[in-house]
Parts: sequence; C-alpha cells; structure tokens
Amino acid sequence: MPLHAPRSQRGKPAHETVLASPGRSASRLRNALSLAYESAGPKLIIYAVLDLVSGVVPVAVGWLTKMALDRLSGQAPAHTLMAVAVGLAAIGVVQGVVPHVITYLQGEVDRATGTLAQGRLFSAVTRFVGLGPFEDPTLLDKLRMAKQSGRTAPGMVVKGSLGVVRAGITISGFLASLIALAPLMAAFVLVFALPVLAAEIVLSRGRAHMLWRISPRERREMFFDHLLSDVDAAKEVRLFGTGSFLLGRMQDERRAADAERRRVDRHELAAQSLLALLAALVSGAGLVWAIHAARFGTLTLGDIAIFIVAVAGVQMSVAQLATNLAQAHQALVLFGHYQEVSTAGPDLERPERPPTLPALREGIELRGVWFRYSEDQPWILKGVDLMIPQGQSLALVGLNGAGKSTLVKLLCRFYDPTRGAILWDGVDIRDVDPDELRLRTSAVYQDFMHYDLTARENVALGDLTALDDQPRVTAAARRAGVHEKIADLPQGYDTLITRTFFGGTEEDTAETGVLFSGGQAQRLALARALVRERRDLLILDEPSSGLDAEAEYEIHTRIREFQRGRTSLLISHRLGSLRDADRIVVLSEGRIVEEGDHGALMAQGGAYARLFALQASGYTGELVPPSVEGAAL
Ligand SMILES: Nc1ncnc2c1ncn2[C@@H]1O[C@H](COP(=O)(O)OP(=O)(O)OP(=O)(O)O)[C@@H](O)[C@H]1O
Repeated sequence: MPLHAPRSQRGKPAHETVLASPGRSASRLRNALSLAYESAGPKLIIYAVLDLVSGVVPVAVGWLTKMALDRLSGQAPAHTLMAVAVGLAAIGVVQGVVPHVITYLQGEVDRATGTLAQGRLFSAVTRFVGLGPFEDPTLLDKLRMAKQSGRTAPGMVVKGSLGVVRAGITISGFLASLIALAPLMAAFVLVFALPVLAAEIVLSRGRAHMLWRISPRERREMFFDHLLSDVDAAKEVRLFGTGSFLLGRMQDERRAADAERRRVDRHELAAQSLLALLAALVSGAGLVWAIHAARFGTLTLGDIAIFIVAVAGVQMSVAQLATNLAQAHQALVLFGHYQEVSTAGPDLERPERPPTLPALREGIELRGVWFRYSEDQPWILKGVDLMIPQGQSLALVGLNGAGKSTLVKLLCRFYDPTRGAILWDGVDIRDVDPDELRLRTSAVYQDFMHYDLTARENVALGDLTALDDQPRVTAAARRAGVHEKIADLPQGYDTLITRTFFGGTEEDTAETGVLFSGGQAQRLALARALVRERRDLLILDEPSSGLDAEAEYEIHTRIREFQRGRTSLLISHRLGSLRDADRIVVLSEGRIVEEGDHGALMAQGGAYARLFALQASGYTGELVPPSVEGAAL
C-alpha cells in the first residue's frame, strides 16, 4: 500500500495513526532494538549490561548501610564491619565511574543507530518513483518527524527500555527488602505505584498526540523562518517591506503551537504534583510507622535505614520507570514515523520483472492521455494524442498553464496518466523500470536546479560517469556556452559555485567560492543535461528563459546541432527559437489545437500564427491586426 494518503484526503490530520496499539508498539520496539543491535552490537550489549547492573546498586547500598548501622549500634557482630565498609567504598567507585562509561556508550550507540537510520530513511525517500509523495502534506509531516527522530528515536527507545528494566530491577530489589521488613508497607507502596504508572502513560500519549497536532504549524513556522533568512527571498522581503508581516505570521504559528504545548504542560503539572503529594503522604506515613516500630524494638536502626531508603527508592524508581516508559513510548511513536517512511512501498507501481527498455526506434506516443493532479483538481490534460517520432524535434507551444510542463513530467514518469497511456515504441512506460526510462532521457526543467558544489560537479551530476572525465565535462560546458566563464574562475572547474560554504581545506579563501548570475546558472543546468550524451530523448523546458539575446541565439544554434538526428522535445515562449523544429504542437487548455511545421502553421493563420505575429511585432514595431491582438490560445 502506498504510504502517502490519497490526494483527496490530504490535509486531514491523521491522529489515528499517532497512537500505536500495544501490538504495533511491540513490533516497533523490536525493530528499534534490532536497528540498534545491527549498528552497534557489542557496544549495545556492554551498555545494556552496565545499565542494568546499575539498577541493583541502590538496593546494595541500602543493605550495606543497614549492615554498617547494625554493626555500629551493636545490633550485629562487629567483626565484619570492615568488609561492609570496603563493600560500600567499592560501590562508591562503581557509582562514580559507571555512569560516565554508560554515557559514552550511549553516545556511541546513538551515533551508530543515527547513521544507519539516516541511510535507510533517505534510501527510502530516493526510492519514491514520482513527485506525488513530495506534495503530500501528511507524508511531509511524517518525513519531517522521521528526519528528526531517525537520528534520535532508536537511541531513545534503547535508553527508555533499558531505563524501564533498570527501574524494574531496583523496584523489585527494594520491594523484596520491604516484604522482608514490613509486608503491609510493601503492598501499600505497590498499590500506590500502579496509578502513577497509568497516569504517566496517559500523559505521554497526550504529549505524542499534541506533537502530531502541532506539526503542520511547525512546518509553516519553518517556512517563514526560511523566507526570513533565505538570500533568494531577501530581495523581495526588503523591497516590498514584508519582513514584519512574515515575522508576525511566523510568530502566530509559534504562539498557536505554544498554546497547545502549554495546555499539555499544565495537565502534566497538575497530574504530577498530585502524584508527588501522594508519594510524600505514603512515605510520611511509612516513616511514622517505622519510628513507632523502632520505639517498641520491632525494627533495628539498620532496619529503619533500609526501610527509609527502600520506600524512597521504590517511589523514585516508580517515577523513573514511568518517565522512561513515557520516553520510550514517545520515542516509539516517533520511530513509527521513521519506520513508515523508511519501509514505504513505491508511490507508483514498479513492474516486478520489467523487460529491458531498448533504444528508441519508432517514437514515443501519448495515446488518449488525460491527467489531473488529484481527484479534486481540474483536468490538466484532456485526451492528448501525440507522436514524438524518433530522430525528430518536436516543439510544444502554449500559454501559461496550458499543461506543457505537466506533459513533460508524465514523459519522465513523475506521475502516471489518469487515463490513457504513454508508449515507448509501443510499450507502456508503466511496464518498464522507471530508472531505465530515465537513463534513456535527459532534461532541463523550467525550474532548473543549482547545486552548491563545484562547477565540475554541477555539470557531471547529469551523468556521474563524467565526474572524472574532464573532456566530456568541458564538451558539455562548451555546448551550453559556459566553458569560457568556468575556465576563467580561480580554480577553474574545481571552483565552488556558491558562497554558502567552503571546501574545508586550509587554502580556502573568500575567493574560493563564486556566485553565478541567473543566466550563467541556467547554462550550467543546460550543460548538465547535455553531458548525458547518447540519450534517446532530450527534453528542454524553457532552456533559455534567462539568457540574453546573443547567448540565446548562440545556444539554440549549438542545441540544434546537438539535437540533429536525436529525439527532442523543446518548450519555449520565445517562438523564434522553435521555428526550426520538425513539428510544432500547440497545446491549449490541455488539448492539442494545432500541429505542423512553422511554415504550415503560419500559412494556417491560426493560434500559432497569431501568437508568432504578436511576438514579432514587438521586435519589428509593425502594427498587429486587431484579430491578432485579441487572440488567445
Ligand atoms: N504539482 C501540481 N499540483 C497541482 N497542480 C499543478 C501542479 N503543477 C502544475 N499544476 C497545475 O497544472 C496546470 C498546468 O501547469 P503546467 O506547469 O503544466 O503549465 P505550463 O503550460 O507548463 O505553464 P507555463 O507556461 O506557465 O510554464 C496549472 O494550472 C497548474 O496550476
């Protein structure tokens, strides 16, 4: 079952998924512990043994203290006093050293599990075939929590579970001591312990519930936080003076989330104060009884000492057990998000035994393709039939929002058509391995990426086999018209194209990283697509929108040469750059309304001709007939 909620359900808080059933908690506990064992086996075992042994220490201290007092007060033979003192001193050493060793081992276990968990989480995220999961708010919340908790939750589960067992050992030791001294008191303390545990579990569930409820607010807060500190947003924020407005929105989100946190904190304050009061009453009553019993000689001085230590020890350990239980429970809930994301099935069907995808021979066909982003959203493509023949260049023209980029996303299988099919030489692309499909495709997207990496890496990310192949990287950069610019940089292709961070070497200076202009960054993105040589399909979605006229002309000439004999799909609002395409297709409101080459479409005098004339008039200054001016696609 796909992890992300159907789009029709998006935005609904999934509270029911937050609180795990006992069965689910047990399976999460098993998985968290096995993750910790897998990543830090021997260290985990030593950590567990030391942690559990430290649960016996308070009981041993109680008994040794009783023995020392009984010997000192003459209520027991004094010849073993020195042995008791040595025992107490030895335990003091253990109490002094072991916690530090435990803290170190705990850190080691946390680091090892965190690294393994992070690897698994992001492997799962990169396994998503399409873009749908990244647009699903429920999944984004889970992912955010999984990212936070993947690093810490397994360690917290281990710590919490060990804490529960350790507290259990201490409680059992003290209860056994109390049973030996005063069985009624033992029963009294035990009966008191149960509601404390129950209350802590209820409180912990309430906190987990609250954390899930406020997570959309935290996500919005992070969004405003990003806007207020992001260099790209800084220009508009300053020019439009939106800083205080955005800050206000950010703080509104925080205040609303804080109100929820405060409500839960107050519940916890009230409940825990009540429990502490009850604890004080129980131990007070116990103390009165013990002193009374000592006056009548029923208890020795040592008995009173161990009695006081045992009552306090049981109460403290019950509180610790409850806290550890609550922590482990919270960690298990968070671990649940991690587990859900990291074990999520594919978002789009992957065929089990896909046939190998041969090189394109005939062409790619869109057959009756209908598409909408979700059931509650309008149709974007409405029955598109289109052939992209092998070896030909096809240009796609249309007004903003016509569906051009959507069609490109379907060709790359980022989404599946809602109806109809896309066929690669007659084979439905849903039946082939998406990775193979993408290996045969190259693209520059309208919203192209810039990586805060070196110039070489920015180009070679298009095909990692080119990372150490300078001639290929240079050839791609030349085709994209960015080679000269890179060659002039302080470290050439090894220059970081960012000022965000440096490479970490001692030679780093302020000159090490440089910033590229928008057009130069676009050329890098183009080089990245062009380094993917010998691909069957090249998609260029507005590849020159940020280029100056000279660069645009030059690059389109080079692209044309590069494209010759290749299958390509080109999208541009600058119609002049498309006129040499073998075929031009006009998309309007999700339907193909015209197609042909430039000459045929101009002769037809339809939407394309009107749009072309309108654009040309901007350059020639010729008047455009009213029919053209009012034209819409
Ligand atoms: N991820 C998405 N989820 C929901 N709707 C979307 C998504 N992406 C695009 N749309 C919608 O699909 C429609 C077509 O968008 P698309 O980007 O395909 O248009 P386009 O023809 O490429 O436009 P432009 O020329 O402005 O780039 C738009 O109305 C847009 O709002």
